[in-house]
Amino acid sequence: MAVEALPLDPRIFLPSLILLLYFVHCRLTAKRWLPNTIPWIGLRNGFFAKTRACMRDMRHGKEHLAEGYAKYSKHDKPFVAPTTSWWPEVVLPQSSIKWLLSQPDHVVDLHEGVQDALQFGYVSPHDKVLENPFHDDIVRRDLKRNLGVMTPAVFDELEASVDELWGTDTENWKEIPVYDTSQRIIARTTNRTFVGLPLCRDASYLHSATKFANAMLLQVGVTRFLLPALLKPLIGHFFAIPCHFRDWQFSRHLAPMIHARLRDVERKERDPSYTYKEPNDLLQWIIKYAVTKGEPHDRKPRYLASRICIMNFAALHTSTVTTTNALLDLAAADPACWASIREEAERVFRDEGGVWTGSGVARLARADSAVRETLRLTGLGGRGLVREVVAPGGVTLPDGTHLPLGARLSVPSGEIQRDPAFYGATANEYDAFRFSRAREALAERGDSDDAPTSGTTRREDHALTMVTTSDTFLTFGHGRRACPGRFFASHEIKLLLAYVATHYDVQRLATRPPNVWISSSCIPPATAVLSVRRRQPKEA
Ligand code: HEM
Repeated sequence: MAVEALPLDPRIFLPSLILLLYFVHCRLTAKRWLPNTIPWIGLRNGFFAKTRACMRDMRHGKEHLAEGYAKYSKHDKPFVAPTTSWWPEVVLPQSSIKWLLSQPDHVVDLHEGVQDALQFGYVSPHDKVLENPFHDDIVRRDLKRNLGVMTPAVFDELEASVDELWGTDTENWKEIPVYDTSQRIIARTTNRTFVGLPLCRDASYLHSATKFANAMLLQVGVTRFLLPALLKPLIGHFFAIPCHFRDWQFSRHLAPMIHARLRDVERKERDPSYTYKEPNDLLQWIIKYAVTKGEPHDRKPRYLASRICIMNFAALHTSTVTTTNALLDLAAADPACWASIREEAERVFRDEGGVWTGSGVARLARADSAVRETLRLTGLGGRGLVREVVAPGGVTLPDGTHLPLGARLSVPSGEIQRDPAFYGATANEYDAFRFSRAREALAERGDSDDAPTSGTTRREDHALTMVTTSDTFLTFGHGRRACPGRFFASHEIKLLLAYVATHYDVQRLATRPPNVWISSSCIPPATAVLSVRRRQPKEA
């Protein structure tokens, strides 16, 4: 028999040996083998059934979750979902959310999950900065507290960027790429509150911020989803080169501002009588914290820039996707929806004396409801509350199943948010004012947003706003780790809708261009366009 036909042929033998060693390595180093008692979804008969299910998840992630939800979650049982990261996830039923959120961070952690999900280990110095993410608390506390003060600046930036990108021609319709223009508007407006004028309008700075976010998503795609674990330490850094490059560009733009501000803050720290014109933005709050409460290395300009870069990453993609989805949903809905948002925006603007204020934005119940409905129906994807078991001894689920250290947990947020059991017979339909009808009814009863209300009605009303998370509304997460930037995101996107409604006509879309599902991520169509035309200014 010819020797070439035997598997000892080096062309077959070597790849087989590498594959074998790889599987042995995975077996030996795995810290997250899940108990066989939890059923898998998406399995088909044959060899490597679980590996093939993970590969199929790229195209069938949504169906996998729908199947698991119907078969197991609805019966209060967990299931294992294959994922494209080759790291199967235990998807808990809705009834276990309370249990999941009650676990302390040293048992079940969000950051471990995020660190891995974003492969931050390959994008230094962000991994160091994330060891003490004090910027999260600054967003949670200072950004939220300053929303009212910052409203005129946010509006100014929205107005300037929408006018520039959507045009001001009142005669002719203009086709605008929704995703692209939303990304630019969000990047400018968000950075107005992060670093202020004039940097928030610097095209090159914004380019590096958005390109960093895109490079991160690409890096995650390759390193997390395609590279086998054994090869990650060897070539993971190679695929992170575009992120390093964008990050370097980003830091270079910020460096002069950081140096100047550091000098002022440090001098003020040494000499309280020193006075200077202090900016009021995220960068300033971060520098002040680093100087007054941080470790010496927190003052490094490179680290300070890294925190702003990470915040851009957290804010830009999420808010752009939400804005794009909200605009497409409204454009495909009954035009009466735009008219209704317009009527409310004009009324509130008039009542507030012709300027946008924090309390005015808080009264935009219809815009708020339309965005909440988009977040409910489309969100960012199918899974939420992604956590990792970090307790060395693992954790025991409410049904008694024990999960090892390193196991990944989540909940089927997309399915929960489209379940008629929680949202009625129209759960799968877009209903822009699903949440504001009740709010407006409360207001009509006399319990308006701006008037003091009884405890009960205030709570009822609050339960229906965009930022209120619950165990049936999970797009911002839920519990103590819920997105700290959601108050800002809500403010920004509502104001944008109010501005668009009052200043533009948007041609109705015959059908809503469908989003694309990649694994469990739901991505709006990048090429969708809207036809818009500036409205004639109203007679004074
Ligand atoms: C519509 C826009 C947004 C959506 C849908 C969104 C969604 C989320 C989600 C799902 C989480 C994880 C929560 C959990 O698993 O419990 C999160 C975390 C986070 N988000 Fe957002 N986000 C948005 C906008 C923003 C903005 C504008 C900022 C910053 C200004 C921001 C900053 C953060 C930060 C810092 C975390 C990590 C919190 C922690 O580690 O405790 N997000 N966001």
